[in-house]
Amino acid sequence: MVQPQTKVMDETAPPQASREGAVLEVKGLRTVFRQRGVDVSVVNDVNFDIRAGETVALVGESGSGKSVSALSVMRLVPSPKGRIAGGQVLLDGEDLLRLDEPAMRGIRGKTIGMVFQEPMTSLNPIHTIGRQLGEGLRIHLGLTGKAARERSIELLDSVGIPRPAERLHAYPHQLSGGMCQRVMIAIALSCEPRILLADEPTTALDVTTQAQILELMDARARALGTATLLITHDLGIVARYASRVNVMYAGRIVEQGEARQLYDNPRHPYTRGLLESVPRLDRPRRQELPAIEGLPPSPGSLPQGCPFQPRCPFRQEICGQPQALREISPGRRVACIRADELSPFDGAA
Ligand SMILES: Nc1ncnc2c1ncn2[C@@H]1O[C@H](COP(=O)(O)OP(=O)(O)OP(=O)(O)O)[C@@H](O)[C@H]1O
Repeated sequence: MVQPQTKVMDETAPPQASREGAVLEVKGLRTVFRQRGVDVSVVNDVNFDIRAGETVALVGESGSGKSVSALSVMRLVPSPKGRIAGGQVLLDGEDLLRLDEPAMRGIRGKTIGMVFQEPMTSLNPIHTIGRQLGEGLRIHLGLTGKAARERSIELLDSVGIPRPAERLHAYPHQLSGGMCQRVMIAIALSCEPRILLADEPTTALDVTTQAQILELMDARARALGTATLLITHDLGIVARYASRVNVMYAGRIVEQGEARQLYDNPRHPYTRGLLESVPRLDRPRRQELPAIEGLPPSPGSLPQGCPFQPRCPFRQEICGQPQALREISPGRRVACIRADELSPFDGAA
């Protein structure tokens, strides 16, 4: 069970203005876990933002820090082992890292909605769907009785659940995985949040249901003007739903930009490797799928300089020095010294 982190960040830090139009702005986020008596950064100097109604993706291999970034936004990093060690999480310009725990409880589920990978485990098996939907409506909107019931029916209807009035009495095990994820989306969006955090929302579902759920989530979030952070390792999903992409590697963002540009012309060798390893119908059948050699480093023993350099086919001596994320064109940032030298890419998604 994830325990909320209660530590309030540095009280003396001055508030900073939010980027224009951004609902969520994450700046210089650093989150650490204590391992054998030492703080190890698993999210390191992460910066990204999301505008109203926009979907922004966080992609990368397992262990790259995607989920911990989302937990940090919600201030749900498991404490005391983990803690947010620096940065800002600005929601409409207000830094969530400076709020106390009661204030955060008022934000989670109301201003920030969440959808996770496993709908069956995210829903409470011993309570009806109606009770679980009604809880947020009561706590955050003060709705009870008939008003809560009517709103719950509307919400279930809005996520395409047939016979919504009957479903209020159902328990999670009486619904399919896809239906449970629809309920989770209804709960997550019940208070019309400013932000939706969707962490691998369809990984546990079959492909047809995945598409339906993603279409639904996208349509509902757009209709409400909710800013969505979509965490996934599925680059096909990213291409379809995200307008901007952040590629994470070993706790850092190594490339960010508009989805189309990034797919057409990846400038970081890691992004390129990820895109090349996506199966494509136009490749000859017998041709081996290119894979990125080696394994990602563990956060406790990162290589010197660029963390990708031991696996990088474009590595040079200079890559042993730290590589900052630098802007190569408006909105496009890459943490690679050789970003301008990579030859044109022949597309992937
Ligand atoms: N509770 C924890 N205690 C210690 N280390 C943790 C904990 N949770 C995550 N980590 C470490 O933080 C790093 C980032 O993990 P995270 O779950 O964010 O990765 P991810 O990119 O979301 O991967 P996945 O796609 O597998 O979910 C990993 O090295 C992981 O081992």
